[in-house]
Amino acid sequence: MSAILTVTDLVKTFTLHAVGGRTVTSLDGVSLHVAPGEHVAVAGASGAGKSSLLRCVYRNYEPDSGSVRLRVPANGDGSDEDERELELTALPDRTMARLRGREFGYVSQFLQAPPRVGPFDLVLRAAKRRGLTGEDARAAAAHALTRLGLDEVLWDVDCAVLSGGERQRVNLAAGTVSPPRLLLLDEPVSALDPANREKALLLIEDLRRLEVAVLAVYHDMKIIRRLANRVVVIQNGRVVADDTPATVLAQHRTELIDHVPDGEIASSSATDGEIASSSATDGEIASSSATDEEIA
Ligand SMILES: Nc1ncnc2c1ncn2[C@@H]1O[C@H](COP(=O)(O)OP(=O)(O)OP(=O)(O)O)[C@@H](O)[C@H]1O
Repeated sequence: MSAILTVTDLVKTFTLHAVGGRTVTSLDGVSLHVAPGEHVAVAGASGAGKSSLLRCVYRNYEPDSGSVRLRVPANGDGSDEDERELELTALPDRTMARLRGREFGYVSQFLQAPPRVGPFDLVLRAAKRRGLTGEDARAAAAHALTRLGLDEVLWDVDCAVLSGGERQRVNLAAGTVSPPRLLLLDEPVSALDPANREKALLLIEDLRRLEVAVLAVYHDMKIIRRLANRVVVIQNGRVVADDTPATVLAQHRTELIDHVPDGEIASSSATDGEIASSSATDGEIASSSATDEEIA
């Protein structure tokens, strides 16, 4: 099946004015593609460029050069015969905002909710942007939150008071409610306890059955092996592998496992370990990204 997302030669650099104008290259010619129903994991050391890749695709970051093409229905009727490809880097902001709500979603590591909006409302708004209306939208929002185990007493509280794990579940519920054709997930289960993590993983696993294309950053090799059909390894902003999990783990074990905190390397199977995570700060995201809500 042809790709729904095609990224070609993506380059992104940052100029750090606070440190004498030093330049950091976060993406150095990244190319990849994701087809409907595929789950492509992005792996690599901290600072390799994984989140930058997702943010450039979603256009939270503007790439210096390269191309990001998304296949969308020509008339919004979802029929495969009638599709066209859009170059996202060249789209007007308004068109991009519409696409973000409807055709593809981004679940970042951090919940971005407008002030005084509760989880239910937030997920309901996401459902409506994806085309659901009335009772259907309400039922979908309730189902998404229930499935991720968010206690109903929290559905109307201000999102600002939620714990990290609760926020992550609300974020995931909003991203996956009436799922779009392409989902970008940035460490979507990193803050969850084992029971809630399992609920979230089952939900993410289900996306494949729905033919959703997923491009997701994970630090946990167990999760990658469970969910992904392909792994793209990024090193210093470059793709150094793009293959099945088994092949990538066999060939790139050293780079990936080098980042496992000592205690997490299983003595029998090092590939099961987690790669150490160093997350971007809220500040980085807040400064560079708009929520769907803000741009819709
Ligand atoms: N807004 C920004 N301003 C300056 N530098 C940035 C910015 N965003 C990313 N970078 C730099 O780009 C490089 C890649 O960062 P990125 O967040 O993409 O890495 P990552 O692979 O996702 O890391 P992690 O696994 O720790 O989340 C890093 O050196 C980072 O400091």
